[in-house]
Amino acid sequence: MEKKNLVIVGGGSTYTLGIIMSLIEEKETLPLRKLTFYDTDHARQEKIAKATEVILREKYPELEEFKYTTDMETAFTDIDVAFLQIRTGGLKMREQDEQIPLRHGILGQETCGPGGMAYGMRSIPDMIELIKDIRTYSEDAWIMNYTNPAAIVAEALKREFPEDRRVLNICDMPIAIMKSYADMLDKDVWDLVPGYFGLNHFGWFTKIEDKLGQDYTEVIKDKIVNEGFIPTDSEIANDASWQATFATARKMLMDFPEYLPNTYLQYYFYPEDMARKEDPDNTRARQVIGGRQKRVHETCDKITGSQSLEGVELTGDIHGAYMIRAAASLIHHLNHIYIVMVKNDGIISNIPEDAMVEVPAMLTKDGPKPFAVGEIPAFYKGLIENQYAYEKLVVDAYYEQSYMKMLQALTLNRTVTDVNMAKAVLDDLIEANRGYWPELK
Ligand SMILES: NC(=O)c1ccc[n+]([C@@H]2O[C@H](COP(=O)([O-])OP(=O)(O)OC[C@H]3O[C@@H](n4cnc5c(N)ncnc54)[C@H](O)[C@@H]3O)[C@@H](O)[C@H]2O)c1
Ligand SMILES: O=P(O)(O)OC[C@H]1O[C@H](O[C@H]2[C@H](O)[C@@H](O)[C@@H](O)O[C@@H]2CO)[C@H](O)[C@@H](O)[C@@H]1O
Ligand SMILES: [Mn+2]
Repeated sequence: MEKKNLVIVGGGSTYTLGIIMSLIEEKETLPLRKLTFYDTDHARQEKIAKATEVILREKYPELEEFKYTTDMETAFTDIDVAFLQIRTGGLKMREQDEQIPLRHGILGQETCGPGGMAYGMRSIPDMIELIKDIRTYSEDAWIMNYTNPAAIVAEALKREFPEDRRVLNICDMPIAIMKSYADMLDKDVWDLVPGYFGLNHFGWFTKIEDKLGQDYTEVIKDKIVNEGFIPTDSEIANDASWQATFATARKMLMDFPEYLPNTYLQYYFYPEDMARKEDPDNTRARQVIGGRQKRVHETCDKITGSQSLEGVELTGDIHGAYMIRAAASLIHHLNHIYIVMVKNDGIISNIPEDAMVEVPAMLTKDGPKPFAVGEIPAFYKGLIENQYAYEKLVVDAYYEQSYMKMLQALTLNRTVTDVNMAKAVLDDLIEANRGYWPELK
C-alpha cells in the first residue's frame, strides 16, 4: 500500500499521544511516510513531540520523516491527510464555558448549551483560517475535522467551503459507545454495523448488526437495562465522569426504549439534574487538567527523560483508531462504513435538507456515501429540528454579528429556554470571550 503523509493540527493536544500509539497499531491500515505536528503553541507541542520522537524511533522505524513546527508552509506542504484537533482558548476558556452558565443555574458543558455555543464562536474563525491555509499548500488533502463543537464547526464549514468535498467532520462518541456494546456482546467493535441518525452529539442508534446481518439491538437493550452500561474504551473506562454518563445513558434508554441514545443527549433530557450535579470549582476542564493532561504530560516527561519506552504503559485507543481507519477508507477507497457528519440532502427525509446530520456512510475515494434513513418519528424530528435551528442560529449570529440571533439560539436550546436566563448568560459569555468572538450588535 502506498505510504502517505499526515499532519496533526493541534500537535500539542492531549489526544496526540493516543493517536501516535494508534498509528503504530494501525500501520498496516494507513502506512505513513511522513508525520508532521503543527500547533500555534511551540512549548505545548514540543513536550508531546519530544516523546513522540522516542516512541517512533522504537516502534515505527520505517517512518521516514517526523517533524513538528509552528510554520504553516512547512506543516501543510505535501500532505495527504490532516487531522484537525485544536482548542481555541485552551482548557482555560473551556473552564469559563462550564462555569459561567452554572452561575445562572444552567449546565456548563464543552459542546452542549451556552458553553458549547461559546466554544463554537471561538472555533469557527480559527477553523476557517486553518482550512484556507491547508488549501494554500495542499489542494487535495483530506481534512478530517473533529475540533469541537463539531456540529457548529461543521455547519460553518459547510457554508464557508460548499464545494470542498474533501473536508470531513467526524466524532468518536458513536464508536466509543459501540465499543461498549461490542464488549458486552464479546465481539470485535469493527465487526458491528450501526443504524444511526441525528446531529453530532445528538443522535440515536436504531440498530446494531454484525456483518452477517445478525441483529443484536434488542440483546444490547436488555443487557443495558438488566446488567448496566459502562464505558470500556481504555481512555474512559476508569473515568468516574464517563461512568456516570454511561449510567445516565441507561436511564435514557429506560425512559425512551425505542432507540439507543448517544450519551450527549443526557444534557438535553435532564438539564436540571445535570446542572445540579456539577461542582463549579471542579468542572470537566479542571478534571481534564488534573487527569488526562497531567497523565499525558507526565508520560511524555518520563519517555523524554529516559529516552525510552521502558516501564511506560501506552496503548492506542478507539478515538485514534477511528480517525485513522476512517482516513484510510477515504484515501485507499476501502468503502468501509463509519458514522460521520454530512449535509442531509434528503438522507433523513422529513428534516431540513441543509442540516449537517450524523449518519452511517461508506467512505470512498470520492468522499462519504451516506445511506438513506428515511422518515423519522415525530419525537426525534421535533428534537432534531429544534437543535438544528439552534446550531444554525449560532452560525447565523457569527456571520451577521447578531445579538438577537444568538439570543434566539440560546432560547431554543433545551438546556436554557428562559429568555431572561439566555440574556444573562449570553452577556457574561460575551464579556469572557472578548478578543475571541466577533462583536455582536
Ligand atoms: N469530535 C470528537 O470526537 C473529539 C474527540 C476528542 C477531542 N475532540 C476535540 O479535539 C480538540 C483537542 O482537544 P484537547 O482536549 O486535546 O485540547 P488541547 O487544548 O489539549 O489541545 C489543543 C491543541 O490545539 C492547539 N491550538 C489551539 N489553536 C490552534 C490553532 N489555531 N492552530 C493550531 N493549533 C492550535 C493548542 O495549542 C493545543 O496544543 C478539542 O476541540 C476537542 O473538543 C473532539
Ligand atoms: O471531557 P473530555 O475532554 O474527557 O471528553 C470530551 C470528548 O468526549 C468525547 O470523546 C471521547 C473522549 O475524549 C476520548 O478520550 C474517548 O476515548 O472517549 C470519548 C467518547 O468517545 C466526544 O466525542 C468529544 O467530542 C469530546 O470532546
Ligand atoms: Mn464528539
